[in-house]
Amino acid sequence: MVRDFSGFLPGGKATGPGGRELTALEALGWNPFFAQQIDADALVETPPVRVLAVHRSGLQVAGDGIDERIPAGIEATVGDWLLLDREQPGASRLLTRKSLIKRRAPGRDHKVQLIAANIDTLFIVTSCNQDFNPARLERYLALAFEAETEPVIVLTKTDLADDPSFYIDAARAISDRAEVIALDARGAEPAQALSGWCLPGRTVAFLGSSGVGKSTLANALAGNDSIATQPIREDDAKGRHTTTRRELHRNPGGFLLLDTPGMRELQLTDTGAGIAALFDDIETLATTCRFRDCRHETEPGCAVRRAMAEDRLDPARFARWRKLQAEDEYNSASLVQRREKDRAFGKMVRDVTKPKSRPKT
Ligand SMILES: Nc1nc2c(ncn2[C@@H]2O[C@H](COP(=O)(O)OP(=O)(O)OP(=O)(O)O)[C@@H](O)[C@H]2O)c(=O)[nH]1
Ligand SMILES: [Zn+2]
Repeated sequence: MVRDFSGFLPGGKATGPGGRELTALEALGWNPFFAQQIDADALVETPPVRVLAVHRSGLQVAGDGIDERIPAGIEATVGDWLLLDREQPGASRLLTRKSLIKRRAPGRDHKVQLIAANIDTLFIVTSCNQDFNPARLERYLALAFEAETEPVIVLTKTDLADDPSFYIDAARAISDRAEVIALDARGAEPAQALSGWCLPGRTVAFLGSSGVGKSTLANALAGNDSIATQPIREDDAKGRHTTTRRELHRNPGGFLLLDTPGMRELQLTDTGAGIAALFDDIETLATTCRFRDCRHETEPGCAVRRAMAEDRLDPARFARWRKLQAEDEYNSASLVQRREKDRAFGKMVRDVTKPKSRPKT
């Protein structure tokens, strides 16, 4: 999906609560959470800018009267806020994030990739058909909780389902911490149904499998289907033409849509806290097992097994909890191992490069 970014050009205006016009920064998502991190002097000396896209050659950033590419080097991702150091852009300060979505990179080294920062609402999209999969929804919810962003489950294609309420009930049963919205993604329904989250200055993103209707939803929210445009060609620092796309877009309604390719094929990474939040009933049960390290297998006095025997806990849900936990343990362990390997490698490099007494020849 390639989107128009003309909303960021001067002239695009949005109004906030009470009809007040948003400042240029507010229109980019600036709010008290970030403002409180800096003092007034810093605001002038190092103006805040938001990362619209990350390219190999640098970060595309925008602020009040600023729209430029700064060199790569800062560990920032789409949606991040930086305090731009004009003399040395590479030394710009990264502001504390309100939320952060990261993932384990595919491939053997399982490196952690930052996907997107400062998303206020994550729309987890699935359809009322064979795409609907409670285990996958749980995985996405755990990821949203871990990222500290607000998840909303959006069920599309209600018009194609015989009984949408089956899917709605199943989605509601997954967590009472995520709202469930069901709709036909085409037409005017999404603008109405999602308006509570798509507010001026707020950042939202869609997550879900291919074909569930993410682009259709985005277009419906934009109020037209002109969102897909040609990639932008611009000159890089060396005057070469490069094709780029911005991944944070301001919609006519004034909210920001973060749309980055990285939001696909997400694996769980260090999501222990997110899993605990999602399965807090099981985790609470587990604290009443007789043994603190109970594996809930054959141990005597296992409260989790007892709950399943007494029909208070769905065995399938228990199985999904164990599977997510195992996946998270595996991924997190491989990260620890990776860190150890990195340390060992660093030491080896130091040992090799340390000045030594030269061997006599
Ligand atoms: N009938 C019906 N069709 C829908 C609905 N939502 C999406 N579609 C159709 O499903 C197809 C896929 O929708 P997209 O919006 O492209 O899906 P996507 O999630 O963006 O897919 P990717 O870009 O591959 O990630 C399109 O033909 C849409 O018109 C819906 O609620 N009802
Ligand atoms: Zn137990």
